[in-house]
Amino acid sequence: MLRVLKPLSGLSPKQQSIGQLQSRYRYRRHPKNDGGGGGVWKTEEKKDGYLLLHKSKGQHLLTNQRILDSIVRKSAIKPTDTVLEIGPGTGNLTLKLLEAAQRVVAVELDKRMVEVLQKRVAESGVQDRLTVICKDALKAEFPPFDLVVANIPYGISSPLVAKLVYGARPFRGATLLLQKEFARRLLAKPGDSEFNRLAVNVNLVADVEFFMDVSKREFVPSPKVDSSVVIIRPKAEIPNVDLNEWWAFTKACFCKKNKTLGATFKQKKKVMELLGMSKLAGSNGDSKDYISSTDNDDDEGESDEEEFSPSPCSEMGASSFKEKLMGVLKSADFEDKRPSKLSNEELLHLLALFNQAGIYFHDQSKSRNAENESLTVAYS
Ligand SMILES: C[S@@+](CC[C@H](N)C(=O)[O-])C[C@H]1O[C@@H](n2cnc3c(N)ncnc32)[C@H](O)[C@@H]1O
Repeated sequence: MLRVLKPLSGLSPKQQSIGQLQSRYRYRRHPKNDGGGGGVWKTEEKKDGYLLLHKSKGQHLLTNQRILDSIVRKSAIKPTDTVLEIGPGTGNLTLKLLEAAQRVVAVELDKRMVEVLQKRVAESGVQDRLTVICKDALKAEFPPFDLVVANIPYGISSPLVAKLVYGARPFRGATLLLQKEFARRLLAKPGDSEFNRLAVNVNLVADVEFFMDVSKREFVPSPKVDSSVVIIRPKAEIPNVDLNEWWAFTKACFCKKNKTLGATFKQKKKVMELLGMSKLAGSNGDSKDYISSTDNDDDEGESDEEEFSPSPCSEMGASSFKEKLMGVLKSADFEDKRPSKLSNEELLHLLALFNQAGIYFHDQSKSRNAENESLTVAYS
Protein backbone atom coordinates (compact mmCIF):
# COMPACT_ATOMS: atom_id res chain seq x y z
CA MET A 1 0.00 0.00 0.00
CA LEU A 2 1.54 3.29 -1.06
CA ARG A 3 0.30 6.57 0.25
CA VAL A 4 0.93 10.17 -0.53
CA LEU A 5 1.59 13.03 1.81
CA LYS A 6 0.48 15.96 -0.27
CA PRO A 7 0.47 19.65 0.61
CA LEU A 8 -2.93 21.15 -0.08
CA SER A 9 -3.16 24.54 -1.66
CA GLY A 10 -4.51 27.10 0.76
CA LEU A 11 -3.68 30.14 2.78
CA SER A 12 -0.23 31.69 2.57
CA PRO A 13 2.02 30.39 5.35
CA LYS A 14 2.24 33.82 6.93
CA GLN A 15 -1.51 33.85 7.50
CA GLN A 16 -1.54 30.50 9.14
CA SER A 17 -1.13 29.33 12.70
CA ILE A 18 0.78 26.13 13.26
CA GLY A 19 -2.50 24.25 13.55
CA GLN A 20 -3.69 25.55 10.22
CA LEU A 21 -0.36 24.70 8.71
CA GLN A 22 -0.75 21.09 9.68
CA SER A 23 -4.12 20.88 8.00
CA ARG A 24 -2.47 21.83 4.71
CA TYR A 25 -1.03 18.35 4.60
CA ARG A 26 -3.20 15.38 3.93
CA TYR A 27 -2.53 11.75 3.21
CA ARG A 28 -4.01 9.65 0.47
CA ARG A 29 -3.31 6.38 -1.21
CA HIS A 30 -0.75 6.64 -3.98
CA PRO A 31 -2.23 5.86 -7.41
CA LYS A 32 0.66 3.46 -8.11
CA ASN A 33 -0.19 1.33 -5.10
CA ASP A 34 1.80 -1.88 -5.40
CA GLY A 35 0.52 -3.69 -2.34
CA GLY A 36 3.29 -2.54 -0.07
CA GLY A 37 5.99 -5.05 -0.90
CA GLY A 38 9.69 -4.48 -0.67
CA GLY A 39 9.76 -2.71 2.65
CA VAL A 40 9.57 0.72 1.05
CA TRP A 41 6.66 3.12 1.13
CA LYS A 42 6.13 6.18 -0.97
CA THR A 43 4.82 9.49 0.13
CA GLU A 44 4.85 12.86 -1.54
CA GLU A 45 6.07 15.88 0.35
CA LYS A 46 5.71 18.31 -2.49
CA LYS A 47 3.87 18.24 -5.74
CA ASP A 48 6.86 17.33 -7.87
CA GLY A 49 8.68 14.89 -5.62
CA TYR A 50 8.33 11.71 -3.64
CA LEU A 51 9.74 10.68 -0.33
CA LEU A 52 10.25 6.98 0.16
CA LEU A 53 9.21 5.85 3.61
CA HIS A 54 11.41 3.06 4.93
CA LYS A 55 9.94 0.42 7.19
CA SER A 56 13.49 -0.42 8.27
CA LYS A 57 13.72 3.05 9.83
CA GLY A 58 10.29 2.70 11.44
CA GLN A 59 8.86 5.45 9.26
CA HIS A 60 5.19 5.21 10.19
CA LEU A 61 3.73 8.67 10.52
CA LEU A 62 1.04 9.39 13.08
CA THR A 63 -1.61 11.42 11.32
CA ASN A 64 -4.58 11.56 13.68
CA GLN A 65 -4.71 15.15 14.96
CA ARG A 66 -6.90 14.23 17.92
CA ILE A 67 -4.36 11.65 19.13
CA LEU A 68 -1.44 14.02 18.56
CA ASP A 69 -3.30 16.66 20.62
CA SER A 70 -4.00 14.16 23.42
CA ILE A 71 -0.33 13.17 23.58
CA VAL A 72 0.77 16.78 23.83
CA ARG A 73 -1.90 17.60 26.44
CA LYS A 74 -1.04 14.58 28.56
CA SER A 75 2.64 15.53 28.53
CA ALA A 76 1.90 18.63 30.64
CA ILE A 77 4.38 20.81 28.77
CA LYS A 78 5.17 24.15 30.39
CA PRO A 79 5.75 27.23 28.20
CA THR A 80 9.32 27.33 29.48
CA ASP A 81 10.09 23.70 28.66
CA THR A 82 12.57 22.27 26.22
CA VAL A 83 11.11 19.11 24.71
CA LEU A 84 13.26 16.39 23.20
CA GLU A 85 11.61 14.59 20.29
CA ILE A 86 13.19 11.45 18.89
CA GLY A 87 12.27 10.74 15.28
CA PRO A 88 10.21 13.80 14.32
CA GLY A 89 9.72 12.50 10.77
CA THR A 90 7.83 15.06 8.71
CA GLY A 91 6.91 17.03 11.83
CA ASN A 92 3.32 16.09 12.64
CA LEU A 93 4.06 16.00 16.36
CA THR A 94 6.83 18.60 16.27
CA LEU A 95 4.47 21.33 15.12
CA LYS A 96 2.12 20.60 18.02
CA LEU A 97 5.03 20.53 20.47
CA LEU A 98 6.21 23.91 19.23
CA GLU A 99 2.79 25.34 20.13
CA ALA A 100 3.25 24.27 23.74
CA ALA A 101 6.97 24.39 24.48
CA GLN A 102 9.64 27.04 24.57
CA ARG A 103 11.96 24.92 22.46
CA VAL A 104 11.97 21.57 20.69
CA VAL A 105 15.12 19.55 20.09
CA ALA A 106 14.37 17.02 17.37
CA VAL A 107 16.75 14.12 16.71
CA GLU A 108 16.17 12.61 13.29
CA LEU A 109 18.33 10.15 11.39
CA ASP A 110 16.95 10.75 7.91
CA LYS A 111 18.14 13.92 6.14
CA ARG A 112 15.14 13.90 3.83
CA MET A 113 12.81 13.97 6.81
CA VAL A 114 14.83 16.83 8.29
CA GLU A 115 14.34 18.84 5.09
CA VAL A 116 10.57 18.39 5.17
CA LEU A 117 10.46 19.11 8.90
CA GLN A 118 12.49 22.31 8.58
CA LYS A 119 10.39 23.49 5.66
CA ARG A 120 7.14 22.97 7.53
CA VAL A 121 8.43 24.63 10.68
CA ALA A 122 9.85 27.56 8.69
CA GLU A 123 6.45 28.06 7.10
CA SER A 124 5.01 28.46 10.56
CA GLY A 125 7.65 31.06 11.46
CA VAL A 126 8.88 29.28 14.58
CA GLN A 127 12.09 27.80 13.21
CA ASP A 128 14.16 29.74 15.77
CA ARG A 129 12.63 27.55 18.51
CA LEU A 130 13.52 24.28 16.81
CA THR A 131 16.93 22.62 17.04
CA VAL A 132 17.43 19.68 14.72
CA ILE A 133 20.11 17.08 15.36
CA CYS A 134 20.44 14.95 12.25
CA LYS A 135 21.92 11.83 13.85
CA ASP A 136 21.12 8.38 15.18
CA ALA A 137 19.40 9.05 18.51
CA LEU A 138 21.34 6.19 20.09
CA LYS A 139 24.64 7.86 19.23
CA ALA A 140 23.69 11.52 19.58
CA GLU A 141 24.56 13.45 22.68
CA PHE A 142 21.36 15.05 23.93
CA PRO A 143 21.47 18.65 25.13
CA PRO A 144 19.60 19.43 28.38
CA PHE A 145 15.82 18.91 28.12
CA ASP A 146 12.80 18.91 30.45
CA LEU A 147 10.58 16.37 28.75
CA VAL A 148 10.65 13.79 25.99
CA VAL A 149 7.61 13.49 23.75
CA ALA A 150 8.00 11.19 20.78
CA ASN A 151 6.57 8.64 18.40
CA ILE A 152 9.80 6.70 18.25
CA PRO A 153 11.02 4.14 15.71
CA TYR A 154 10.10 0.88 17.45
CA GLY A 155 13.34 -0.81 16.44
CA ILE A 156 15.32 1.23 18.96
CA SER A 157 12.80 1.16 21.83
CA SER A 158 14.85 -0.86 24.29
CA PRO A 159 18.22 0.93 24.00
CA LEU A 160 16.53 4.30 23.74
CA VAL A 161 14.48 3.83 26.91
CA ALA A 162 17.68 2.67 28.64
CA LYS A 163 19.58 5.69 27.32
CA LEU A 164 16.91 8.02 28.69
CA VAL A 165 16.29 6.53 32.11
CA TYR A 166 19.90 5.58 32.82
CA GLY A 167 21.33 8.63 31.05
CA ALA A 168 23.09 11.58 32.61
CA ARG A 169 20.37 14.11 31.76
CA PRO A 170 17.66 14.68 34.39
CA PHE A 171 14.14 15.17 32.99
CA ARG A 172 10.55 15.25 34.29
CA GLY A 173 8.98 12.69 32.03
CA ALA A 174 8.97 10.89 28.70
CA THR A 175 5.69 10.45 26.82
CA LEU A 176 6.46 7.72 24.32
CA LEU A 177 4.44 6.02 21.63
CA LEU A 178 5.66 2.43 21.67
CA GLN A 179 4.78 -0.90 20.18
CA LYS A 180 1.92 -2.21 22.32
CA GLU A 181 3.73 -5.38 23.39
CA PHE A 182 6.82 -3.42 24.39
CA ALA A 183 4.67 -1.01 26.40
CA ARG A 184 3.00 -3.97 28.16
CA ARG A 185 6.42 -5.28 29.14
CA LEU A 186 7.39 -1.91 30.59
CA LEU A 187 4.16 -1.88 32.61
CA ALA A 188 4.44 -5.51 33.77
CA LYS A 189 4.68 -6.44 37.44
CA PRO A 190 6.49 -9.42 39.01
CA GLY A 191 4.59 -12.60 38.19
CA ASP A 192 3.03 -11.20 34.98
CA SER A 193 3.94 -13.23 31.91
CA GLU A 194 5.40 -10.11 30.22
CA PHE A 195 7.60 -9.27 33.20
CA ASN A 196 11.27 -9.31 32.23
CA ARG A 197 14.61 -7.63 32.80
CA LEU A 198 13.53 -4.52 30.93
CA ALA A 199 10.71 -3.85 33.41
CA VAL A 200 13.04 -4.63 36.31
CA ASN A 201 15.71 -2.21 35.14
CA VAL A 202 13.35 0.60 34.17
CA ASN A 203 11.30 0.25 37.36
CA LEU A 204 14.37 0.63 39.49
CA VAL A 205 14.79 4.22 38.36
CA ALA A 206 11.40 5.27 36.95
CA ASP A 207 7.63 4.87 37.25
CA VAL A 208 5.72 3.92 34.12
CA GLU A 209 2.12 4.99 33.55
CA PHE A 210 -0.18 3.74 30.80
CA PHE A 211 -1.93 6.49 28.86
CA MET A 212 -3.69 5.11 25.78
CA ASP A 213 -3.69 2.48 23.06
CA VAL A 214 -3.36 3.65 19.46
CA SER A 215 -4.55 1.50 16.58
CA LYS A 216 -2.18 0.71 13.72
CA ARG A 217 -4.79 2.32 11.45
CA GLU A 218 -3.81 5.76 12.75
CA PHE A 219 -0.41 5.61 11.02
CA VAL A 220 0.68 6.16 7.43
CA PRO A 221 1.61 3.62 6.35
CA SER A 222 -0.03 1.24 8.83
CA PRO A 223 2.49 -0.87 10.72
CA LYS A 224 1.70 -4.51 11.48
CA VAL A 225 1.38 -3.86 15.19
CA ASP A 226 -0.75 -1.70 17.45
CA SER A 227 0.80 0.91 19.70
CA SER A 228 0.42 2.34 23.19
CA VAL A 229 1.42 5.60 24.78
CA VAL A 230 3.15 5.42 28.14
CA ILE A 231 4.66 8.06 30.36
CA ILE A 232 7.95 7.29 32.04
CA ARG A 233 8.75 9.46 35.04
CA PRO A 234 12.18 9.20 36.65
CA LYS A 235 11.92 8.54 40.39
CA ALA A 236 12.94 11.34 42.72
CA GLU A 237 14.95 8.87 44.75
CA ILE A 238 16.50 5.69 43.54
CA PRO A 239 17.95 2.86 45.64
CA ASN A 240 21.55 3.24 46.68
CA VAL A 241 23.03 0.73 44.27
CA ASP A 242 25.77 0.87 41.66
CA LEU A 243 23.67 1.05 38.48
CA ASN A 244 26.34 -0.61 36.36
CA GLU A 245 26.43 -3.49 38.78
CA TRP A 246 22.63 -3.67 38.96
CA TRP A 247 22.46 -3.85 35.16
CA ALA A 248 24.96 -6.70 35.05
CA PHE A 249 23.33 -8.50 37.98
CA THR A 250 19.85 -8.50 36.43
CA LYS A 251 21.34 -9.73 33.18
CA ALA A 252 22.86 -12.68 35.01
CA CYS A 253 19.65 -13.45 36.93
CA PHE A 254 17.31 -13.10 33.93
CA CYS A 255 19.39 -15.12 31.49
CA LYS A 256 16.62 -17.71 31.93
CA LYS A 257 13.86 -15.73 33.54
CA ASN A 258 11.59 -18.69 34.27
CA LYS A 259 14.36 -20.87 35.67
CA THR A 260 15.01 -20.89 39.38
CA LEU A 261 18.01 -18.84 40.46
CA GLY A 262 19.55 -22.03 41.82
CA ALA A 263 19.39 -23.66 38.38
CA THR A 264 20.71 -20.54 36.67
CA PHE A 265 23.73 -20.11 38.90
CA LYS A 266 24.42 -23.84 38.95
CA GLN A 267 24.96 -24.18 35.20
CA LYS A 268 28.35 -25.62 34.43
CA LYS A 269 29.01 -23.20 31.62
CA LYS A 270 28.11 -20.19 33.70
CA VAL A 271 30.18 -21.23 36.70
CA MET A 272 33.18 -22.05 34.55
CA GLU A 273 33.02 -18.74 32.72
CA LEU A 274 32.68 -16.85 35.96
CA LEU A 275 35.65 -18.66 37.33
CA GLY A 276 37.71 -18.25 34.16
CA MET A 277 37.43 -14.49 34.33
CA SER A 278 38.24 -14.60 37.97
CA LYS A 279 41.61 -16.19 37.25
CA LEU A 280 42.29 -13.75 34.43
CA ALA A 281 41.84 -10.73 36.67
CA GLY A 282 43.74 -12.38 39.49
CA SER A 283 46.82 -12.71 37.30
CA ASN A 284 46.73 -8.94 36.73
CA GLY A 285 47.09 -8.33 40.42
CA ASP A 286 43.57 -6.97 40.71
CA SER A 287 42.25 -6.83 44.25
CA LYS A 288 38.91 -8.28 43.12
CA ASP A 289 38.48 -11.42 41.06
CA TYR A 290 36.45 -10.95 37.90
CA ILE A 291 34.11 -13.46 36.43
CA SER A 292 31.87 -13.37 33.39
CA SER A 293 28.48 -14.83 32.58
CA THR A 294 26.84 -16.16 29.43
CA ASP A 295 24.77 -13.54 27.66
CA ASN A 296 21.46 -15.39 27.34
CA ASP A 297 18.62 -13.00 28.02
CA ASP A 298 15.04 -13.81 28.85
CA ASP A 299 14.83 -17.42 27.80
CA GLU A 300 16.28 -16.72 24.38
CA GLY A 301 19.48 -18.11 23.01
CA GLU A 302 21.27 -21.25 23.98
CA SER A 303 20.39 -23.28 27.01
CA ASP A 304 22.78 -25.02 29.32
CA GLU A 305 20.86 -27.28 31.66
CA GLU A 306 23.93 -29.26 32.61
CA GLU A 307 24.75 -29.16 36.28
CA PHE A 308 28.20 -28.09 37.34
CA SER A 309 30.86 -30.74 37.28
CA PRO A 310 34.33 -29.24 37.51
CA SER A 311 37.13 -30.12 35.15
CA PRO A 312 40.30 -31.44 36.84
CA CYS A 313 42.37 -28.31 36.14
CA SER A 314 39.96 -25.97 37.87
CA GLU A 315 38.30 -28.33 40.29
CA MET A 316 39.16 -26.55 43.50
CA GLY A 317 38.38 -23.01 42.37
CA ALA A 318 35.20 -23.88 40.53
CA SER A 319 33.85 -26.05 43.34
CA SER A 320 34.42 -23.47 46.00
CA PHE A 321 33.03 -20.72 43.83
CA LYS A 322 29.90 -22.70 43.06
CA GLU A 323 29.51 -23.38 46.78
CA LYS A 324 29.83 -19.70 47.45
CA LEU A 325 27.13 -18.84 44.91
CA MET A 326 24.77 -21.51 46.24
CA GLY A 327 25.49 -20.53 49.82
CA VAL A 328 24.33 -16.99 49.13
CA LEU A 329 21.16 -18.18 47.38
CA LYS A 330 20.33 -20.64 50.16
CA SER A 331 21.02 -18.17 52.95
CA ALA A 332 17.85 -16.23 52.14
CA ASP A 333 15.79 -18.94 50.38
CA PHE A 334 16.47 -17.62 46.88
CA GLU A 335 17.57 -20.95 45.42
CA ASP A 336 14.09 -22.07 44.33
CA LYS A 337 12.82 -18.63 43.37
CA ARG A 338 12.40 -17.44 39.81
CA PRO A 339 13.61 -13.94 38.88
CA SER A 340 10.39 -13.25 36.96
CA LYS A 341 8.47 -13.38 40.24
CA LEU A 342 10.79 -11.26 42.35
CA SER A 343 10.22 -7.62 43.25
CA ASN A 344 13.03 -5.11 42.88
CA GLU A 345 13.33 -5.02 46.67
CA GLU A 346 13.99 -8.78 46.72
CA LEU A 347 16.50 -8.53 43.87
CA LEU A 348 18.26 -5.66 45.64
CA HIS A 349 18.42 -7.78 48.77
CA LEU A 350 19.95 -10.67 46.82
CA LEU A 351 22.54 -8.38 45.24
CA ALA A 352 23.46 -7.06 48.69
CA LEU A 353 23.91 -10.65 49.89
CA PHE A 354 26.21 -11.45 46.96
CA ASN A 355 28.23 -8.31 47.71
CA GLN A 356 28.47 -9.24 51.39
CA ALA A 357 29.88 -12.58 50.28
CA GLY A 358 32.46 -10.74 48.15
CA ILE A 359 30.71 -11.38 44.81
CA TYR A 360 30.30 -8.36 42.54
CA PHE A 361 28.72 -8.02 39.12
CA HIS A 362 30.21 -5.80 36.43
CA ASP A 363 29.07 -4.54 33.07
CA GLN A 364 32.17 -5.20 31.02
CA SER A 365 31.16 -3.11 28.03
CA LYS A 366 30.05 -0.15 30.17
CA SER A 367 27.26 0.26 27.66
CA ARG A 368 23.89 -0.05 29.30
CA ASN A 369 22.54 1.80 26.29
CA ALA A 370 23.86 -0.65 23.75
CA GLU A 371 21.72 -3.48 22.54
CA ASN A 372 24.47 -6.07 22.82
CA GLU A 373 26.21 -5.48 26.04
CA SER A 374 28.31 -8.13 27.70
CA LEU A 375 28.83 -8.81 31.34
CA THR A 376 31.38 -9.64 33.89
CA VAL A 377 30.94 -10.46 37.51
CA ALA A 378 33.57 -10.01 40.15
CA TYR A 379 34.04 -11.94 43.30
CA SER A 380 36.59 -12.06 46.02
C1 LIG B 1 7.58 6.29 13.78
S1 LIG B 1 8.32 7.56 12.80
C2 LIG B 1 7.64 8.93 13.62
C3 LIG B 1 7.50 10.14 12.76
C4 LIG B 1 6.76 11.29 13.40
N1 LIG B 1 7.20 11.55 14.76
C5 LIG B 1 5.27 11.06 13.38
O1 LIG B 1 4.73 10.70 14.44
O2 LIG B 1 4.65 11.20 12.33
C6 LIG B 1 9.99 7.43 13.39
C7 LIG B 1 10.99 8.45 12.84
O3 LIG B 1 12.25 8.17 13.47
C8 LIG B 1 13.30 8.25 12.53
N2 LIG B 1 14.38 7.37 12.99
C9 LIG B 1 14.55 6.04 12.77
N3 LIG B 1 15.62 5.57 13.43
C10 LIG B 1 16.15 6.62 14.09
C11 LIG B 1 17.27 6.78 14.94
N4 LIG B 1 18.07 5.74 15.25
N5 LIG B 1 17.54 8.00 15.44
C12 LIG B 1 16.74 9.06 15.13
N6 LIG B 1 15.66 8.98 14.33
C13 LIG B 1 15.37 7.78 13.82
C14 LIG B 1 12.68 7.83 11.22
O4 LIG B 1 13.38 8.33 10.12
C15 LIG B 1 11.26 8.39 11.37
O5 LIG B 1 11.22 9.69 10.85
